[in-house]
Amino acid sequence: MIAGPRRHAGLSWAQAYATAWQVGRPLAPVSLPVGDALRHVLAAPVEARTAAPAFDAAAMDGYAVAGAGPWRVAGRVLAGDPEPVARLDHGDAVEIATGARVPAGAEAVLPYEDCHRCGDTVRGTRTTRTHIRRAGEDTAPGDLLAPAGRVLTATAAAAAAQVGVERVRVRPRPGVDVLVTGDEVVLHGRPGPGQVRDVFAPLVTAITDRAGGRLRTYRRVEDDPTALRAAIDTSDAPVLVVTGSSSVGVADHLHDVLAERSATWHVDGVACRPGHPQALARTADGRWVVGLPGNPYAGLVAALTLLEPLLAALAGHRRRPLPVAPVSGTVKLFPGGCRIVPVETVDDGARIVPGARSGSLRAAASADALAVLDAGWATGTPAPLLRLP
Ligand SMILES: Nc1nc2c(c(=O)[nH]1)N[C@H]1C(S)=C(S)[C@@H](COP(=O)(O)OP(=O)(O)OC[C@H]3O[C@@H](n4cnc5c(N)ncnc54)[C@H](O)[C@@H]3O)O[C@H]1N2
Ligand code: MOO
Repeated sequence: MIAGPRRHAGLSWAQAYATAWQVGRPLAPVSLPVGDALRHVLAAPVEARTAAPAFDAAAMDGYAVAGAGPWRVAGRVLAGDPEPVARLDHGDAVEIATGARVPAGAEAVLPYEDCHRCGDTVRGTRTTRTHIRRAGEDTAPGDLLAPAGRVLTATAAAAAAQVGVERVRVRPRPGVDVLVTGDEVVLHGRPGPGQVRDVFAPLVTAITDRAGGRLRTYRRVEDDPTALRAAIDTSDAPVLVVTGSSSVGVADHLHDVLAERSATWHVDGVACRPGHPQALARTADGRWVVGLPGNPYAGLVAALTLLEPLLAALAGHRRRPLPVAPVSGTVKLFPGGCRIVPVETVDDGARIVPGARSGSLRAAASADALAVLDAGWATGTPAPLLRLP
C-alpha cells in the first residue's frame, strides 16, 4: 500500500494553488522564428530592426506632384517597382499607386478623385494633406513593439514582420506527458464490463494548451509499479501528469514510485472536496509530476488547482488574481476546507449547478466555472472562480 513522505499533507486549497504558481520557474529562453513563437511569453523585448515605412510611399492612388499645377505627367510608378523614378522638378507629376515609392522631389500625391487628367497634363488642387507616408515616420529601428513578459500575439507577430524582425526570444512552452493509470480505463471506444472510458484527454489537452504548455504524449499505463516506474523514468518532459494512482488503494503506486526516486513533495493532499488526493512533486532530476485523482470531477478540480498554474508559471506567465463573484445556491460545505462546485455565470454573479459528484462530470458539463467555497461561505457572498476548459 502507500508509503511515501507526506510532508505537505493537507495544504489549504489557496496554499496549494499558490504553491503551484510559486514553484514553477520560467523555462530557459530560446530563440524561435516569429512564426513558431505565437502564444509564447516573450523573454526579451521585441524591437524593430528596420524603419517603417521603409521608403517614402504613396498613401493614395493618383499623381505624385512637385510644385504648383498644372503638372506634366512624366510616367507611372507602381508598388514594387524596384528602381526609383527620376527626381521630379516643379511642374512634374507621375501617376502613382498606393504603396509605390514616391520619387524624390514629390511634395504631395493628388488622389484621382481630386484631379483631372487631359492628355499628359493633370490639373487639381493640393490641400494640406500630402498623402505621402514618409520613411520612418511610424517606426525607427530599435523602437519597442512588445515588452518582455507579454504573450506574442498574432498581431504583434505581424507588426514584427513589418519591421524586419525574423526571430524572437521566448520562454518555451513546457511539454507535458500524460500517464493514465487504471486497468479498467480504456482510452478509446465503448468500455467493456467493469471498464470506464477515459475522461481526461479533452480536459488535460485543453488546460495544457490554455496554460501555455504543449501536450506531447498521452498513454495508458497498467496498474503495476514496474510499469509506472518505467513510464516515469523514460519520460523526458518537464511535466508529467499521472491520473489515478493518487489514493491509498492497493493499485495506487504513485507515492511509492516517487518516494523511491527521492522526489520532493510540494503538495500532497489538499483540504478540499472533491480533489483531496492531488499531488505535486519534483523528481531528483528536476521534472514535475502532477498527480490527479482518478475520479473525473476530482481530477478536473486538481488539474485546475495544480496543473494549470504550474504550467502557466513554467511558460513564463505572470500570476493574475482569480476572478471573484458573488455565488448563490445551496450546497453542503466542507468544514475542513473548501467545497468546489460548478457554477454558471449569471448577470449579478454565479449560480451553483446542483448535483456535482466526485465521479461525475454531468453537473460541470453545463457550468462555466468552478467556485471555491470556503467553510464560511454563505449564499450570495463572493468566492474565487476557476474558468472551466
Ligand atoms: N480508503 C480510501 N479510499 C479512497 C480515498 C481515501 O482517502 N481513502 N479517497 C477517495 C477519493 S476522494 C478519490 S478522488 C479517489 C482517488 O483515487 P485514485 O486517484 O487512486 O484513482 P483510482 O482509484 O484509480 O480511480 C478512482 C475512480 O476514478 C475512475 N477513473 C480512474 N481513471 C479514470 C479515467 N482516466 N477516466 C475516467 N475515470 C477514471 C476509476 O475507475 C475509479 O472509479 O480515491 C477514493 N478512495
Ligand atoms: O476528493 Mo475525491 O477527490 O472526493 O473524489
